Amino acid sequence: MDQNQAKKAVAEAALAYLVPGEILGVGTGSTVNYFIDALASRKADVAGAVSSSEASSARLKAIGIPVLDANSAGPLSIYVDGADETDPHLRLIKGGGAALTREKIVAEAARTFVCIVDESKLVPVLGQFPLPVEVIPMARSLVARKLAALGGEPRWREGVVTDNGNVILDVHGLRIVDPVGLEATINQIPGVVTVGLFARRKADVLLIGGPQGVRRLGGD
Ligand SMILES: O=C[C@H](O)[C@H](O)[C@H](O)COP(=O)(O)O
Repeated sequence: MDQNQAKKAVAEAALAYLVPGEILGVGTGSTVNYFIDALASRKADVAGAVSSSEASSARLKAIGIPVLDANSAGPLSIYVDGADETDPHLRLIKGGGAALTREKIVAEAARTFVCIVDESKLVPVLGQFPLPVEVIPMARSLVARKLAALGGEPRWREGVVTDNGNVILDVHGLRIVDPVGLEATINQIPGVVTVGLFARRKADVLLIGGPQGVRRLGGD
């Protein structure tokens, strides 16, 4: 099984968590794209979706799934999304596709966060993947200095503007031994919209695709 087959396998496995007749949350990225493709076969069970990006909204609409405003949808049954990195405790780094803020909002609204990854994303300690931070443009330099003071090496993702009109700093060189603490610390820097650490609201179920098939962590 190659990496794309692993992504497809976990995406299809996530269909088991659908709650018929309820609204679900849908994330962003190449793994979720496989999930949206798979969702086409279960359209009748989906009352609608709240999406974490313009890209996923377009993909959902293309298969005929109504995309709803988060403000009118209320609590969501499940949230299905990928990750850039996960540790064995289901804490995540997300935002490689710059969708982290909306992803955090939709994850928070969901009863169950089902995270789908291929096994290359699983690490013992988070931080090998540069940590994305969404920042209000006028605060970019200030926030970069604060992130450097925390021991990271922030790099501006030039040319990228988020769906919310902000910029992204990717923080290299972190070894994140206290993800909950670091998430809170970075979120408190003025000008930070969101840090792509999902540690306080982590995944509830992690589906990992690899050569042996799909295995699950959490959800017991
Ligand atoms: O901003 C993007 C998201 O956090 C994605 O879920 C993450 O980058 C994983 O994407 P992919 O499934 O393409 O590896």
